This record gives sequence, C-alpha cells and structure tokens, in this order.
Amino acid sequence: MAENNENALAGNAPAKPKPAAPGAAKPAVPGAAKPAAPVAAKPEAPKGGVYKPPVERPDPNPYKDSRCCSFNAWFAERFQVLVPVIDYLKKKEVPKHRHSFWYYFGGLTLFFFLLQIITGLLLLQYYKPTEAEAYASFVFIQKEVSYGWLIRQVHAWSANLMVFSVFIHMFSTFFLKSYRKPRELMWLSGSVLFVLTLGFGFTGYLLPWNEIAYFATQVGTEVPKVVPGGAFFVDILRGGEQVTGETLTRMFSLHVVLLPGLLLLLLSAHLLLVQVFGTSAPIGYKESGRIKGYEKFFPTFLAKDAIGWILGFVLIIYLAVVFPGEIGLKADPLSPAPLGIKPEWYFWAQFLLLKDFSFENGEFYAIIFFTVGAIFWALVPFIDKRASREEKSPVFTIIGILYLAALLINTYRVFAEYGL
Ligand code: HEM
Ligand code: HEM
Repeated sequence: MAENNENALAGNAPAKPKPAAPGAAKPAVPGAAKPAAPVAAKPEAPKGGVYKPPVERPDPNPYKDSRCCSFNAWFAERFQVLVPVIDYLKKKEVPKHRHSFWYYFGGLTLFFFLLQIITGLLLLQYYKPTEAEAYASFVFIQKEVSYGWLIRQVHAWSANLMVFSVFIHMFSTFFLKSYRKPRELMWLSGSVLFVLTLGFGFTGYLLPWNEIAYFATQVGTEVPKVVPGGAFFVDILRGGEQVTGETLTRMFSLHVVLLPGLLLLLLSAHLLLVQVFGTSAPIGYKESGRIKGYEKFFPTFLAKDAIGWILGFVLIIYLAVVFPGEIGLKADPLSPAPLGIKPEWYFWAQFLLLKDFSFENGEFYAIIFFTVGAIFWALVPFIDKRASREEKSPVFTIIGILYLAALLINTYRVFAEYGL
C-alpha cells in the first residue's frame, strides 16, 4: 500500500517521550531547568499489621526552578502532552503524484465550513427566528447593519461552495479508491458528513422566510410522507400539518444547534482518522514508481492548502459582490405557490427523480430506489473487496461514473427546464 505514514504505523513514528514517572519528573525539553528532586516519601508504619504502600503522586510543579528562555522550551513545559503530536505533524508527509490536486478538496470543504461558522455566528446577532420577525430581521441585516449584506452573501455563497466542494471531495476519494482498507471509517464518517452538509443547506434555506424558500420547503417536506411512518416524521419536522412559524423555529434550532454539534463531532473523528492513516495514494502507484516524492505536510502541504483557501475566499467575495442573492418577497402561506418552485441546486437530481417516477405510487418507488442507491454508495468500502486487496476495481469505477453521470444529467435537466 502506498501510504506515506507506513512508517508511523510500523512503529517508526517520532519516539514518544515517555511520561515522567510519578514523583520523578524530568524536564521535557533541552534547555528547561531540571525540576527539583522529589522528596522521598516516607514508608508509613503498618497499621493493624497490614502494609499499605505509599501513594506516589506526580510533583504538582516539576518546573518550579526552571529558567527556560526560548519560546519552544516555555511552550513544551506547559503543553508537554502536545509535544508528540507536534513532532508527528512535523514528520507527516504527503505523497506527490499526478492526482495530488484532488487531495486539496477536503481541506477546502473544511475552510468553507469554518467560514460558515464565523458568518453564521455574526448573522445570529441580528437574525430573529420567528414568523413575525424573521423576514424583517433578514432585510435589516441586508440593508441596515454595517456590512450585514456582505456577511449574509458570504454565508449564502460559502454554503453553495461548501456543498460543491464536498461533492468533488466525495467523488474524487471514490475514484481514487481512498475508501479502501484501512480507511473504511473515513468513508463512512464522510457519508454522514455529506448528509449533514445537505441538512445545513435545507434547514438554512427557510430561515430568510421568503416566498420561494417557504414553498420550496413546503414541497420538500411533503416527500417523506409517501413512505410508511414518513408522515409522523414530517409532522415532527414541521411542527404541524403545514410549514408555519413553528417549522421555522425547528429548522433554526436544527441549523444552529443540532447540525453544528453533530457535524463537529463527526468532523473531529474524520480528521483524527486523516492523522492516524495519513494520505493515501492511488492503487499500484507506489509499486509502479508513480509517486514523484513526498512533501512535508507542515508547512508545504498546508501552505498549498492555504493558497486554495485564499482563492476560495476571493471567489466568494467576487460572487457575493457581483451576484448577490435576492431578498425576495416575504412568505405568505395564504398566497398561491408561484410557478416553477424548485429546491436548491444540490437537490435537483432527487427532485427530478421524483418527477420522472410520476406513475401511481411512483414517489414511493423513487424513494426506495434512491435509498438503496445511497446505502450501496455508503457501504462501497465493504463491497469493493478488490480495492482493499490493492487490486484495481474497474467495476466500481464504472459504478462511480454512472452515479456521477446520473447526477449531472438530472441536474442539467432541471436547469434546462426551470433555469437557475
Ligand atoms: C454553526 C454554523 C452556522 C450558523 C450559526 C448559521 C446561522 C445561520 C443564520 C442565523 C442564518 C439566517 C440568516 C440568513 O438567512 O441570512 C443562516 C442562513 C443560511 N445558512 Fe447557515 N449557519 C451555519 C452553518 C451553515 C452551513 C454549514 C451551511 C451550508 C452548508 C449553511 C447554509 C445556510 C443557508 C443556505 C442559509 C440561507 C442563506 C440566505 O438565503 O440568505 N449554514 N445560517
Ligand atoms: C464536511 C465535510 C468534509 C470535510 C470537512 C472533510 C475533510 C477532509 C480532509 C481535510 C481530508 C484530508 C485531505 C484530503 O484527502 O482531502 C479528508 C480525507 C478524506 N475524506 Fe473527507 N471531508 C468531508 C466529507 C467527506 C465525504 C462526504 C467523504 C466521502 C463520502 C469523505 C471521505 C474522505 C476520505 C476517504 C478521505 C481520505 C483521503 C485519502 O487519504 O486518500 N470526506 N477529508
């Protein structure tokens, strides 16, 4: 297998400094002064004939006599526990080959998510999640708050780019077969991250409480009703029969509490696995000498990542300024739905699938068809046994091409019929 961190897995990882034996602490770094010698604990006199060994506790301040002068020594004294992690990151390497470009999209998705957190928290200062105030607060952010329009546009555009880049990340890791052993859990955690990202898009869409978002959510939340038990789920999501202010509050709490919590949890696991396994290389690349060398993760790969982030940020600012999203009319549940209601672009393929299955019980079969396809996709690492044996698996490449083609063609068909 062509992983860069075989060494780490094989035990060549930077030697962990042994934790100081309790009561006998050593300076963590050269240059730090020797800690004071611990006072030898006196053996207690046996009570009632039973000998109890003295409890050995670490010195609460092993560095009290330290006179360290360099920042590194100062830092290492205080964050001794992080020293092996930093050493590991310094040694971590990423393989270079002709597909290296695709390995920047995970980091880019992460960047857009961080931007979402920052702009989302700023929007929260003025946004009010109630039927009476949501639209007004949204217009207020756009028109009155200093740079409010920019923050809102950045949030909306970065949401689109986050979804776009997670699609690229998912398909590139699929085609490069990065999901193969031992990274199955990275793919599984990624699949949940993907669903959560789409959940963010869906719940955020209603928050401005404008006409288009209102009716799109009305249509979108109708869909699960066709499967058994679906109506119950829809009732909980909507907080009633229809999309109302109750739904808005629920979408809001999902958007700013539950989804961020879950995503952060899953993302931590995903990123931890990235560190544990390092970056993979396509099947057979190492054996056939197609790895053009290795570059240090820190700072080389990270610096290149940062260039991608800066380009992403420049693109967002450009889109926010040149193509600002419209405010639209306030949602009026009593008015008729405008023509051509459609969801956000990342749901177009599923939207068209429902339309294509327009025969009796068609929507039910469309959901079954879609769910089976999604479960198969999520379980690919366990099904594609050849890839896990480091053998090429063209059948799965073809399956990936079919999924991608269906997605692109259906998305294009909605665009051709409804426009943007
Ligand atoms: C912790 C992170 C986040 C917070 C606190 C947050 C907060 C908010 C708030 C307060 C709004 C309403 C203001 C408005 O409509 O402009 C909003 C809207 C929205 N959010 Fe988020 N958000 C977060 C993350 C995300 C993520 C990760 C996505 C998508 C991937 C996303 C997508 C959206 C969308 C599409 C809107 C509607 C934008 C519009 O049309 O103006 N948000 N968010
Ligand atoms: C919020 C969404 C996500 C974030 C922020 C994220 C972040 C990352 C990062 C930073 C990396 C390491 C760099 C790289 O290889 O690109 C990575 C690797 C990986 N991700 Fe994700 N990811 C996300 C979603 C997904 C999804 C949806 C999948 C697949 C279903 C996935 C599967 C993987 C795999 C298999 C790797 C290992 C790549 C390799 O070493 O070859 N991730 N992810």
